[in-house]
Order: sequence, then C-alpha cells, then structure tokens
Amino acid sequence: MKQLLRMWCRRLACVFKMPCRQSGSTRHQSPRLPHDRRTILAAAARWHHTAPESLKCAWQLHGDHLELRYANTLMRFDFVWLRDHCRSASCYNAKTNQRSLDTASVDLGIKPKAVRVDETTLFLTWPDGHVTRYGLEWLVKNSYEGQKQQVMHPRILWNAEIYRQAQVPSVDCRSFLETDEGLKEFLQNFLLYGIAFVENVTPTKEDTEILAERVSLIRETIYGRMWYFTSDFSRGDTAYTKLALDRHTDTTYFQEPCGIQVFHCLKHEGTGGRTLLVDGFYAAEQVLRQAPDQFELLSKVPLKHEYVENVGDCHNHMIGVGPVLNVYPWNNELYLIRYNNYDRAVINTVPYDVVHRWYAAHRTLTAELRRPENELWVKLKPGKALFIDNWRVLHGREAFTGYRQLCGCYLTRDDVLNTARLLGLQA
Ligand SMILES: C[N+](C)(C)CCCC[C@H](N)C(=O)O
Ligand SMILES: O=C(O)CCC(=O)C(=O)O
Ligand SMILES: [Fe+2]
Repeated sequence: MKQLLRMWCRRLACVFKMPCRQSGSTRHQSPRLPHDRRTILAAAARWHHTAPESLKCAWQLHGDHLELRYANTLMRFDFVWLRDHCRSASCYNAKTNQRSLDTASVDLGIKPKAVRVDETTLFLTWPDGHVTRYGLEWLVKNSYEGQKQQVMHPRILWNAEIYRQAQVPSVDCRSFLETDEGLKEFLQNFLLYGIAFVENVTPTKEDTEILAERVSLIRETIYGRMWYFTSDFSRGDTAYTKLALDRHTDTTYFQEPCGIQVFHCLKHEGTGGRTLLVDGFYAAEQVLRQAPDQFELLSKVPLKHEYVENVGDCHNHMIGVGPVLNVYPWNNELYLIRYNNYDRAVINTVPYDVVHRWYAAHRTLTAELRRPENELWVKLKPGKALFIDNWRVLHGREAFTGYRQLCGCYLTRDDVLNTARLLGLQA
C-alpha cells in the first residue's frame, strides 16, 4: 500500500509540474480527506498559473474537485461534472446540442489523470486517456459560481410612479405582427415590466387570437382556448360578475399556473371596470428588505389553491400546490408569485404555529401589494390588448355597471420565452 502511494505521489508530482508553473506564495491547505487520499494530494494541492507573469488563471487540484480562478471568479468543479459536460465529438452532439455520453457509465470516483491550462482552455486527461477541453470563458458562464452572480431574468421592478416615468410605449399592432423589431420591442418591454400593450388591434376575438399566436402557443384550459366573458355568471367564478376583484394572479389552482394572460376589452357601455395592475415582485422585494424571515417563509410554506365549479354543465375540481413566492434556490431570484385569496384552499399542509407566522408574513406582503403607490390603474379600451405576466404581475378590477365584454386567452410561458430568445433577448 505504502509503495503504491509513493508511486502515485511521484506520478502526480510529475503530472502537475509539467505544463503549468507553480506559485510558491499561494499555497493553500488541502481539505480534510481520508488518510490515504490526503497523502496523495499533498503533492497536488497547489496553485498553478497559466504563466508566471499573467495570473489571470490559476488552478488547484483537490481530492474531490478542481478549483479554478479565472476572470475574478473562483470556481469549484466536481470531477464527475467535468467528465459529464465534456464537449468532445464522442460525448456531445454539436448538431443537436445533446449529450451522447451515458452519464451512468462515469465512475463516481473519477479523477483527471492530467490537468493543463493555457491562456484560453482547460485540458483534462481522464484515466482512460480521453481528453476533455473547456473554454475558460465557457466555464465562467456555466459554473455555479458564475450563475450565482447573474440573474436569469433581467427585470425592472415598478410601482405606479416608476412605470409612468419609464414611459414604456405601446407597440403598434402592424409593427407587432409584421416586423421582428416590433415584436422584439414588445417582448423586451414585457420581460422587463411584466406587462405590455399592443395598440390599434381590431376589436374581435379572431384578431386577438392572431396577436396571441404571434408570441406563443395558446394554452387551452377549462375556460377554453380563446375566451369571451361578460357578467353573465355563465361560469362559477366571480370574474363572471360585475363585482370588484381584488388583486390576484390567475389559475393558482393549476400545478403550473398559466404564464401569461391576454386581455382585450371588446366592449363596455357603462361606468367603472378599470383594471388594476400591481408588480408582485416589487412588493415581494419590499418584504425581503423589511422582513427577510417572512420572505423566506412565504417561499417555503407549500399551500393549496383550489377551483371547485358546479354551475350549469361546468364541473371542475382543480388543485395546485406551491408556495406564494417561488425562488431559484441558487440565487434567491423570484420567478413566480401565486397570490389569490379567493382561490386559496384550506391550509392543511403546515402545523398551527407555522400557520400563524405564515399569516403574519402574508399580511406583510398584502400590505405591500395594497399600497396605493404600487397600484397602476388602466381602463382597457377596444383596440388595446394587454399582456400580463401572470407569474409576476397581479391584476384586479373595479366594479362596473353596464355591458362589458372582455376576450383573451392564456399563453404557455415556455413558448413566449422561446420567441423572446430567438429574437436575441435574455429570457
Ligand atoms: C380569465 N377567465 C375569465 C377566463 C377566467 C377567470 C378565472 C378566475 C379564477 N378565479 C382565477 O383567478 O383563476
Ligand atoms: O374583468 C376583468 O377585468 C378581469 C377579471 C379577471 O380577473 C379575470 O378574468 O381573470
Ligand atoms: Fe383574474
């Protein structure tokens, strides 16, 4: 055994000295490891630099990972990860952008036999002789540490004043339908603010459908594909009345709430009926600032929302489960708010003491959502279609009188983001 170790040490020492220069001054202690591995790595755990004069890149091999410093980012890569993401022709099909490597065939104890870094590229040689190369820029972009520093979805959080000051223009229907620039401008506004308007739309259901299809696939639901609605109580929901509706997001009772809601008011002869819009992420951000523990609770406690309908021929029972605030765990970035006090179901997913703290947190969020300065009121008119990010922006409406007809649809979020990415936007 001892002899084997000595041999290993010699091999490692030689492998690691060869291509890269060592820096004597930046020696780091190797992490705690089982006895034999520690001995082996005593020789390996040193910083190596691409060139003595340019210290742009340095790397160090540890017992179970590779540490790499490049472009001011300190990254740590698991060896299996490094083998799994190999972009060589036999591991990755560049035509389809799909992995060909069978990850299950990678030894979970795998370690590179040799490591080398030049100005632009990391080279790893595996025990079977296979060579993996990674561009250093690619690693920065794709490492956990690199991701952590970025946001997935750049946004501008707003209250009424911020939104008005921004003077976000509505896009003309023609340019939206006929030019990529028009569509791109619309989508950019939509991604940044979570709402966007199209003007000069012919006020029919068919024309609204054409708009929707320019951006995405329409998500057919229990309400149909394209829907019309008036205050005729044709469905068992308050939306189909003349009553006011407090701010909420829709379809919280779906396991995946609809991504986008399109509204186009085709007719209103009467008073009231203005639409209320509130940036849920702006409000949540205020909660995070004031009471981070409440923000966390809202992002951890799972809740049910439910839609039970028995009106006429419509019989539905939908249940969706998830927290009010949904965040990406690696950077705490919000991506979905599920907020509908009408459709919130019985809370039976948490014990009483957590429930009480949850109510307090919900109250803090509600107070933020209800601040008058956060409310954007608009009157929807025939010809002006509104797209709402239903994962972010809450909507509501004022009570109204007279005949009012709205048409619209839900869109699948993936397909909206797909369109945006194809136009070169970060989505
Ligand atoms: C939009 N449209 C009228 C079709 C449906 C309304 C659904 C209303 C429901 N309470 C929810 O918030 O999901
Ligand atoms: O009538 C409105 O303006 C909106 C009603 C509503 O919340 C909905 O249909 O989702
Ligand atoms: Fe709604």
